[in-house]
Amino acid sequence: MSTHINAQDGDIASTVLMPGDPLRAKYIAENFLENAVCYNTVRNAYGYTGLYQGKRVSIQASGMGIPSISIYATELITEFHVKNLIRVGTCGGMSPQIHVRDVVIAQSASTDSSIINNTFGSGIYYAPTADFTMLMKAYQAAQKLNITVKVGNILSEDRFYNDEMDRQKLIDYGVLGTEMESAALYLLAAKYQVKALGILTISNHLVTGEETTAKERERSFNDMIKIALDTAQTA
Ligand SMILES: O=P(O)(O)O[C@H]1O[C@H](CO)[C@@H](O)[C@H]1O
Ligand SMILES: O=c1cc[nH]c(=O)[nH]1
Repeated sequence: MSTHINAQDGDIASTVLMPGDPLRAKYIAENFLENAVCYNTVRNAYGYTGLYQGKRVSIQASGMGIPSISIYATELITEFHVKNLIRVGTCGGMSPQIHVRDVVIAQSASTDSSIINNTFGSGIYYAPTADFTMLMKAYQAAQKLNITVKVGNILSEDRFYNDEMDRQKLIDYGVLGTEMESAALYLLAAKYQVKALGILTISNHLVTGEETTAKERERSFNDMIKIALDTAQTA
């Protein structure tokens, strides 16, 4: 048991999918896992462990933003011996190459968060990066499932509502979209020498104003979840 996760030693698998939304954790457990057991309800940050194609996997809600995912990722790694963390989240499209319902694999995560400076001090602009083998497996899983994915740099922002950023410059430099957690997940994975990857679904587009319907979101979320669970099979 840790401060925010009310589980016993052994309750959590070595590979954990991390959606921001607790109800997405429930949805994944109920629709994709066999024999799923809920191990955490503290703060309604649901955590489940079950079987996917015979392999044990857990789903732990991370909450929104870098402070929240940092709590859950740190406790999963340091208290529950988790070795592989796969974020499954929504993302706002920024690049014109990106459209709603696309699945994006975050190869790297730029950030405006102070976590980099707070970790390394001023003058070092550390680049939070996905685990390459996990990224490769996710890419191959997507190909096998016939799901097109885009791979590249994303932005992990501190603020959801943020009109004070030069987004066009980031787009010009190849940033595909924005979310709020992956940079911290990659930083913590590097710190503790475990593997992490962010797989994201474009839910809206910040430049074009495109939105997804609830039905469309469900279908495209399922693509992202299948890729993540397939990746978990060999993680
Ligand atoms: O859909 P999730 O995983 O919560 O991710 C995105 O959605 C939330 C904002 O609405 C932030 O957490 C952002 O990163
Ligand atoms: O952080 C996020 C996530 C989804 N869509 C956005 O616009 N921002």
